[in-house]
Amino acid sequence: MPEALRSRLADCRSLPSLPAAAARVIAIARSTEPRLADYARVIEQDPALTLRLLSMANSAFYSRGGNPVSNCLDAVSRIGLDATLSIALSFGLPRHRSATELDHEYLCQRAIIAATAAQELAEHLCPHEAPQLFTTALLQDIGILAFAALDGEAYTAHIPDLRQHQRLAEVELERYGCDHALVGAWLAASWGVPGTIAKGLIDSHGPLVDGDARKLCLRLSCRIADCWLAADSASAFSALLRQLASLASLDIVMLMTVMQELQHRLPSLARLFEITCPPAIDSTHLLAEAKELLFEQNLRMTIRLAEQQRELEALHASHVVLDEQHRTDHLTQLANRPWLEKRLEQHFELAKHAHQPLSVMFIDLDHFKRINDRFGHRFGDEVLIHFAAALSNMVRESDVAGRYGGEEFLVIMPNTRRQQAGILAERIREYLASQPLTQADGEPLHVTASIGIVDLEDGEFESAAALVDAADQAMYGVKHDGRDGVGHYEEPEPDT
Ligand SMILES: Nc1nc2c(ncn2[C@@H]2O[C@H](COP(=O)(O)OP(=O)(O)OP(=O)(O)O)[C@@H](O)[C@H]2O)c(=O)[nH]1
Repeated sequence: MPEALRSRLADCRSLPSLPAAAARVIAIARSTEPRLADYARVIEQDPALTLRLLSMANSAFYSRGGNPVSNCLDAVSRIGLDATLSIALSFGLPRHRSATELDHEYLCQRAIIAATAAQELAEHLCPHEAPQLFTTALLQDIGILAFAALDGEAYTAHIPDLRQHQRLAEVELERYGCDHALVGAWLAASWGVPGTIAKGLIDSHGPLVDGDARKLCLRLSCRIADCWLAADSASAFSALLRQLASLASLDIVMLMTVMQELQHRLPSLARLFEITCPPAIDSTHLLAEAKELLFEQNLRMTIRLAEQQRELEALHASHVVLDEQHRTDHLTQLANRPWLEKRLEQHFELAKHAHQPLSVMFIDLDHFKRINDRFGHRFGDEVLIHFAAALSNMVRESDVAGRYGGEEFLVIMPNTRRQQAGILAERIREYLASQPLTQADGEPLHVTASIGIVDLEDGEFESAAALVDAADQAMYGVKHDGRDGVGHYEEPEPDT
């Protein structure tokens, strides 16, 4: 708050003030362990406050068919500490039109509607805050009273109609550097009301957003009050309902329950707070609007859900494609080296742990450099593609065939012993011997391969990588012996 305004308010002698009994009630509320008996003792000394408290305790809302209470202690016990505080604080609200021509009746009606709405909303959204939100909403416009006391007609003449609450706050901000919410919090603090209530007054004006139930109850409560008291309340409510449709935490059905409860409670509350009962709203019309809105909201939700489902499916599909790309060798479409290594590690661990067979085959195409040199690299690529396709047709579903690098291929064969692996290797050789992989210069092009095989039982292998090295070693044995053949890994003879 601007310093100049703060000192003017501090010096202002005509600010709304509290009767002594109400001030003492607040002092008890601020004490560390407020007790019912302390409240009752203070209130008993003030006849007007006592009367107000007794009528509140015996109202239909609080008595709920119980025996009438006739003393302060019973009344405070029945209505609770927060409601007692609200009653005491409501004495700070002036009841009659003063010379400043501020429409106090309107302000009081607005305060009562907002307070009741805040409490009812809180019962659904944050029940333990409900009693205190009543008091906070009740006091949310005391800053207007403070401005009016400070500047009299200079304030009232410059502000718009009180019904244009948003505009009112903007004009105050331009003129004084802060709005009545802040001034109200200052005044509440100077009365000594508990800090949470004073802070709530600052929070009471602002946009309606999800996320903070307490703020939402407060901010919505004054909008409900504005609509209730608007000249054309039906269209004011329908505009508000449309605005609320975007809030996820607000259930329109719940809001309608709140409105009905408000309609029910307002006459008795108006009597208690000594104001003219606010006019009833057209709840049939409101319900019809709400139903329509609910339908639209459901429709929008269904459309949104369908969109989300589609987005999810598209995301899943692109994830599958990405995952596939991540694992696949882009030239041959077989598993790539990182994926082969990962799968081999898994099979290696599983086979070791479960004592199951596992064999690995290392295939290296022979004299591949010559093919590249003679027919070009692109032609060589084609040969690799054809070989890969043939290989993937020959292996079992449970095998993993992949391109290890250049013209080298690896086949992981779970549950396969060296002899079965050897049969597959021979089948590959026979295929290459009988089927040309492609045509070169109009002639069929035959390719041969050197194949090394290792069985997990062939040695003491510490890792999957050791198994690949062993298969590679077996393949080199074949290369060394003249290529186009199959070799099995032999554990080296121990040095003697
Ligand atoms: N076209 C093509 N060639 C590749 C690819 N990757 C590696 N090569 C070639 O494969 C050839 C491998 O040559 P070497 O390692 O000498 O082996 P090799 O000619 O098959 O001879 P041996 O293995 O001893 O039978 C090289 O010419 C590489 O350029 C590839 O993706 N496409």
